Amino acid sequence: MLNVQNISFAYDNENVINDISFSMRRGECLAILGESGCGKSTLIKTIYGLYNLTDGSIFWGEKQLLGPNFNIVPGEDFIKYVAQDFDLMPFATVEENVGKFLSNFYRKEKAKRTAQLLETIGLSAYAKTTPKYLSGGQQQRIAIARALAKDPELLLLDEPFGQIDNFKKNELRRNLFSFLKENNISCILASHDSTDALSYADRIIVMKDGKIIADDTPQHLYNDPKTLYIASLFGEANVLPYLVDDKEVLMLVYPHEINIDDSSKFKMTVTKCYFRGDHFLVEGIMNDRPVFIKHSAFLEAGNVTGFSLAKHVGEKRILS
Ligand SMILES: Nc1ncnc2c1ncn2[C@@H]1O[C@H](COP(=O)(O)OP(=O)(O)OP(=O)(O)O)[C@@H](O)[C@H]1O
Repeated sequence: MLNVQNISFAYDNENVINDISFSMRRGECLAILGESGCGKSTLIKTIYGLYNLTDGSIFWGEKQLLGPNFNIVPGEDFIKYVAQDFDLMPFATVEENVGKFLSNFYRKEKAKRTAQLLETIGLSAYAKTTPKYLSGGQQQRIAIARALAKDPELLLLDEPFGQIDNFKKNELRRNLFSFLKENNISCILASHDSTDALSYADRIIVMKDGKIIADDTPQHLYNDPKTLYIASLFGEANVLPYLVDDKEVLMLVYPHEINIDDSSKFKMTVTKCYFRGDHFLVEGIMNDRPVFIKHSAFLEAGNVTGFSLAKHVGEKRILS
């Protein structure tokens, strides 16, 4: 139903979307995963028609979806777009936004506090930038309900659950995605949260630097991630040496696929141990290489322990 054909887009000179193609069926739910700044929001906005493509074309069935050069009001009636919504002052800088509620009476304290807050959120380098040039991060439940009111054929969601607490988020996700399936509404969801993608998407597209680097079902992508970048979208992942036919190779493994095993010749020094409710995540180091292991018991930092890979980790996890 949706056909995205070799599209590219640049805000300035450099392509943020770089020759992307994919298609999706009516009623399908597609998740877009990738690190911050890889172009997820921009891709969603180009599909909605907010930008003019520098190359390529987008079709919904027979209908071509066009940018603002062709539509005075961007978007189509049958597509709804729920954007990241910040409620920031668009023409003030990031630091002015952050400092808005701090008193001007204590200027030094205000500057120090603002700098500290920017540091905490990792935006010190953007202190003098205005928010309209930064990527987004907030969604509202009301906006989702409003978008669904007129039964769209395609729903575009950009980080829809970012601001919603866990209890509400789980319930909202279950309700929303069953509503979409029941009503045969196609959905493209840009998300940082791999739970959204693994649990609710029919397919996952992985983006990096404006390109699609993987397009597969959640199960395939999780079980056969190909690169550390892809595996890391699902949590901590390890690249570890392993012996295959007496030859040392590098394997890509998840923390639950490694066992503490003192008889193993592979040893690591424990550096930290995090309580994760039903397990501990043990962090260690082996020849400057970080190792993460899911384990049932707490291990003291400084301990040297052996580990081995679970038997089911197959050769397809060997990195070339
Ligand atoms: N309006 C804009 N003008 C100029 N550059 C922009 C604009 N919006 C985004 N960018 C840049 O384009 C790139 C892709 O941004 P985009 O928001 O699409 O990423 P994202 O993957 O959705 O990020 P996040 O996950 O943090 O929301 C980033 O380098 C960003 O700084």
